[in-house]
Amino acid sequence: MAAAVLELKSVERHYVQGPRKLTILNGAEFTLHRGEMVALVAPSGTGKSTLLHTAGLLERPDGGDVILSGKACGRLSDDERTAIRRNDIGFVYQFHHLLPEFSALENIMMPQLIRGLSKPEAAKRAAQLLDYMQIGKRAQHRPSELSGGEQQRVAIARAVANAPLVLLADEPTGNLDPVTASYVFDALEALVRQSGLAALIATHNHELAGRMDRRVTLNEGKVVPL
Ligand SMILES: Nc1ncnc2c1ncn2[C@@H]1O[C@H](COP(=O)(O)OP(=O)(O)OP(=O)(O)O)[C@@H](O)[C@H]1O
Repeated sequence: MAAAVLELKSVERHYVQGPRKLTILNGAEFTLHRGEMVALVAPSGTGKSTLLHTAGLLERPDGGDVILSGKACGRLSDDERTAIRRNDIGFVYQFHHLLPEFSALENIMMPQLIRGLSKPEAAKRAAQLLDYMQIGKRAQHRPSELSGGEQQRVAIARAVANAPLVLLADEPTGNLDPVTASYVFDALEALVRQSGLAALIATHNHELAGRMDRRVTLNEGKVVPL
């Protein structure tokens, strides 16, 4: 079995909504191994985004911990989690969240520049990723000049620009028609397989979920096989 890159250990997550306390994650346990693609398929409102945000160190668990490559990270300070997130975690959302005033190439360069790479190094890797995603010709276009599928390809390239350990995606094709969704997923899958990344991908699309290595769902705050 490949090494564990992401582990959730007894993760608790609660929200207070007015007088009510909602328990969203209730002792959630989950392990993602190197090279693995796992689909997270669960009804709306059951906590998929909460799980991804906690796993991705955007939110702090109220109990338990998140372990990245053997290091306990979930309970670290905001600054420490941000630093780890920058290097080790890539995120893709349903809507691309690209910076509108920058080109596709510049959007992919951005996380690398924040990390401290030089402009030529960042541009070289960004161009390679755009080629890999088969949109090399769109490098100089701004997000508003790209189709929905192209925007998501750029968002995926940006998420992996710093060669993270883990790719987390929240409905990455949820805003696309089925044919475009399938093509974008092809590109995402090829990238994950080729790089040996580990990916946890929330999706309502059962066809795409069927192409991943395994499927999990959420049941009463716990991660269970589907
Ligand atoms: N910051 C918050 N404060 C209070 N409640 C929240 C907060 N974030 C999420 N919730 C609640 O937690 C529950 C789970 O939300 P979450 O977004 O994780 O679900 P989801 O499965 O991703 O849903 P969807 O598929 O619709 O995106 C929902 O009932 C939501 O209202």
